Amino acid sequence: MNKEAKIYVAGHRGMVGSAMMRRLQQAGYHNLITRTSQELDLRNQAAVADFFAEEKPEYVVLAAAKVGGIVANNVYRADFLYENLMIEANVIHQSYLQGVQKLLFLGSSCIYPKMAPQPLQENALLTGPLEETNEPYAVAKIAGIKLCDAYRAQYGCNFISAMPTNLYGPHDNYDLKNSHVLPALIRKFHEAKASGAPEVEVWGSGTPRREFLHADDLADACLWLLENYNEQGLVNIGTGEDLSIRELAELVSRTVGYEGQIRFNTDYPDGTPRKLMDVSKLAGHGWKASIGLEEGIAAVYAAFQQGDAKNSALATA
Ligand SMILES: NC(=O)C1=CN([C@@H]2O[C@H](COP(=O)(O)OP(=O)(O)OC[C@H]3O[C@@H](n4cnc5c(N)ncnc54)[C@H](OP(=O)(O)O)[C@@H]3O)[C@@H](O)[C@H]2O)C=CC1
Ligand SMILES: C[C@H]1O[C@H](OP(=O)(O)OP(=O)(O)OC[C@H]2O[C@@H](n3cnc4c(=O)[nH]c(N)nc43)[C@H](O)[C@@H]2O)[C@@H](O)[C@@H](O)C1=O
Repeated sequence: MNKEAKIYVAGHRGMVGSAMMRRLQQAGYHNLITRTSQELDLRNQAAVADFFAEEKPEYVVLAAAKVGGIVANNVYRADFLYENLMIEANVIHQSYLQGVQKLLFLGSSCIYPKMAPQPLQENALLTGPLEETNEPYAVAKIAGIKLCDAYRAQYGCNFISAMPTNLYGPHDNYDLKNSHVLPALIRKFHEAKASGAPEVEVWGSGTPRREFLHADDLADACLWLLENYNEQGLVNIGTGEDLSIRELAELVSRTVGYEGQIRFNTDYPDGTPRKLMDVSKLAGHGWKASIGLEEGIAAVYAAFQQGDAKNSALATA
């Protein structure tokens, strides 16, 4: 990829988009195009068509999406399905019409069946029922993968799909209701320590297992894919290691220096029992994650204390 290449990073203010901006700039790419959702609503077909016709980007990183944790996915089911379908369809179709050289679509590990064999291999896609709480989001993400594959098959477009595991990093969403587990736990333990609360509520049973990848590692893998990978189908991105939510809560509690109790509230859903990525495809090309979980959590907690907290707009959407 030419360092002068004109690259549109959709969702550049988000956790993943901002990590992509940092990584691309670090690698010497400087012709980066961005629009906030206020400037360009990617659900709007006509606006997206005008933008692509005017800017004619050569590369597209599609990191704009309606994103949230287990409760947000379950509550805003229509929004997660509709908005993600519209964003993907508009961006992918206009990328085809305007001759984009390469597009990277970001999916998620929740596209795999709830009870798929672990670790999750790319070929587990569409082999069984999805997990109920995030089925609408997963269906939209599967449509995105299939759009990339279909435009490649019918029109020869070089559109690729990456499936990240659960992510964390700078500019995460720390909203207590709508966020993912890691930022939620950081905020809960931090606030409990500050107020002297005797216990912290953790949702579910604590037994589900999750894998966590730092957004900077994800961006590094995505840059590698943009520069080197041109094949049909999806590519998992993760660390290849997981832990239980109980272990995660204990780790966050230690990091924050909280000395009270942890209470599990099983009125909240557990979601998928386990989501561990098989990362052998990317490992076979020599890529692996470099930021350890303890180190990564310590870094985001330090940033959180400096004010790196963004609340979700989902509740008012
Ligand atoms: N976070 C995670 O754990 C995981 C995320 N992913 C995927 O990574 C990608 C990025 O996620 P993440 O960075 O966490 O999400 P964020 O919520 O941090 O960022 C999403 C970005 O999308 C933009 N956006 C949302 N709706 C629109 C719209 N209608 N028009 C234009 N822009 C819009 C927002 O732009 P603005 O700020 O301008 O409003 C926002 O910056 C998504 O595809 C997600 O599915 C995959 C696996 C795990
Ligand atoms: C990335 C992925 O994210 C979503 O799936 P998820 O992995 O289930 O997401 P989560 O991070 O919200 O929860 C992980 C686990 O943690 C438990 N948990 C405990 N305490 C809190 C808590 O305080 N907040 C949250 N959110 N979860 C908690 C929670 O009950 C669950 O067992 C998808 O909808 C989909 O969007 C997707 O692709």
